[in-house]
Amino acid sequence: MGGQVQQSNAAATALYEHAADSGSLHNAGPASDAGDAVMARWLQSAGLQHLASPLASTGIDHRILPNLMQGYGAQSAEEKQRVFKLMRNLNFNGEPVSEPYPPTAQTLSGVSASDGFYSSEFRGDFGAGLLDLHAMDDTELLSEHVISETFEPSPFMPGGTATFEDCFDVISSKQERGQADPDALVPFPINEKETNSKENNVAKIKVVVRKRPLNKKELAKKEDDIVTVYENAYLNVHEPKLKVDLTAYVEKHEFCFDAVLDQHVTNDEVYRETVEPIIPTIFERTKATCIAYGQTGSGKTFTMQPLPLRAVEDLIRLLHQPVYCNQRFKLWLSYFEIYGGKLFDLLSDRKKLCMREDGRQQVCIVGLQEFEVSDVQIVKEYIERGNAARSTGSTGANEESSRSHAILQLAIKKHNEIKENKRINDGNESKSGKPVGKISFIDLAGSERGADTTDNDRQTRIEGAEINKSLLALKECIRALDNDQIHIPFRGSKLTEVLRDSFVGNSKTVMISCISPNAGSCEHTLNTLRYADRVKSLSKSGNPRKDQAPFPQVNKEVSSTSSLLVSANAEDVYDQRQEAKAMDIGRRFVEKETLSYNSTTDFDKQPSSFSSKYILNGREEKGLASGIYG
Ligand SMILES: Nc1ncnc2c1ncn2[C@@H]1O[C@H](COP(=O)(O)OP(=O)(O)OP(=O)(O)O)[C@@H](O)[C@H]1O
Repeated sequence: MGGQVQQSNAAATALYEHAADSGSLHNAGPASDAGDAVMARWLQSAGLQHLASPLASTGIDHRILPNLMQGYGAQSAEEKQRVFKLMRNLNFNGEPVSEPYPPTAQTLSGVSASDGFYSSEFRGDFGAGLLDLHAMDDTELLSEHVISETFEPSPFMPGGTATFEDCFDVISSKQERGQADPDALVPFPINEKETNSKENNVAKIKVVVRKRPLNKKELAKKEDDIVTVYENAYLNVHEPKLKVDLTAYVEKHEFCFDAVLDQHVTNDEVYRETVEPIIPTIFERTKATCIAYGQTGSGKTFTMQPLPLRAVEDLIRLLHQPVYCNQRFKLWLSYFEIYGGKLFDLLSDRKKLCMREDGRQQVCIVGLQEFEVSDVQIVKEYIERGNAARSTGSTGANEESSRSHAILQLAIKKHNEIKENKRINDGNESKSGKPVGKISFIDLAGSERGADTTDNDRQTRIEGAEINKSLLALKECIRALDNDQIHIPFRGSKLTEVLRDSFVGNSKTVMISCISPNAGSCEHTLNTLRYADRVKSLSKSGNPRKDQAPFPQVNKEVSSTSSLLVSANAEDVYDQRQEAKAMDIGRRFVEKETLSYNSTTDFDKQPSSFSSKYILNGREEKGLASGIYG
């Protein structure tokens, strides 16, 4: 059969070549003798030579091809199938198909011209059972149908010349004609670029790293700054190490995140990079969370404290817009801490609070005081009052170290007719107002405290164990959420229980990982960055920057793997990565610069390279320091 079809194709091609020359295809006039001969051969190839004569007399014009089926002798089902295939071959091989079909009732109502071929008119002509569809190759029939379908180019297709107005006309005219148009429900892309950039800014999980400057103590000890930030998204950690023969060397670790902010970045810029893009979404039922994470003394509190103030400024400004004013939205503030697995209200003399879940699994902190706020100054006072009530202690790295997780919440609620601007949350929504959206600012306790549980008194060890537990639980929840797991282990700690409703549904999370730049904090810094990297790589959006990594100049003593990467063009990066991976398979991808370690080395001045560890593996291979970070 296959051979027969091929023959038919050849014959049909010959027929077209001839017919095009003679003009018979276009004129449907009498075919030449040569044309008859070709036609006869062509029909013969399909075993239909007895049909040659009437066809020859009419010429090959696909408009009359159905006549072949109808009245020129093709009677048996088998014959009709053969004719059908020949006709289809004509469609495949020849241009005449593009010649307009005389409009049928269907083509006038928007069905493609060639659909006329399958119109009831023709189906009626062919008669029931004329085409035994089961005997035909379904895919052939299907492809024929698809090919013959007229194609109306999409106004949104790249390369299309349609203008905005054209697109609008297409849509509106279809609507006017009352046609069911599924596209009509799709929002019109007014400015795609703008939409995309907005969406990027408010990714579901955003991970930002902030490096603080060396402090006085570190400067006095002449500690090195081992963290280099470049292009606001990448950073190198130069880890001082010793070989077994006591030769000093530096191991370089490279990371990239949604943003990396160096020691010169102000709190204002931190706000713009982290919280500002989320603010408008809070009016759209988003529960946002901004978490500061990092070692003690790395700048979590320093970073976190100004953020709610700036957020309140923007929220109040938005609340004054008529659209929200008219809906009588109000801003409410609460501030509490989780210390030793218990909740305390920082704005109500550290009153102990308890947490409940309502029937809709909404978290309610019973007894928590909420204050309606409408001006930044008042918010500042509340924050100061809350900070003063916070559990702090002294650590080697920070004289006023936070020993608790502090949670400041700003909630937009629909106003209810009650006089007082302060109230105690009893979980009664009808009294407290319907929540629209909220943002929680969480200043976590120092992350290494969980690991350091041996060097302190009993109380500190209990604190450490609790912090450890909550950070582990937080990581597990983020992991579970990103894997779309049905069971999210919120109950793993008080912190995650409190955050439960901030993580499910319409949520946005910004994690600010704070790092200390001094050599003495290297291990903690790496752990913080690995934790952050994990959070980011777990997120669905992943870390697109990793794939766009720039490859700055490299030191002379880099491995062959890295040199490969250095010369890369953007397009070649992926291939080279794969190549390098193959070359180095089975080997640890750790780039070692065999510099003799000099305590006065200025790492900021060193040319930096991108660590093969991250490029090649996408993730650290090295064992993670503790469960918290894993
Ligand atoms: N980016 C920065 N610029 C200037 N100073 C900073 C910066 N970050 C932190 N500091 C200073 O470093 C010290 C420690 O910061 P902070 O208290 O915010 O650390 P922390 O991470 O909250 O510590 P802990 O977990 O122990 O509470 C503070 O004196 C703070 O002023």
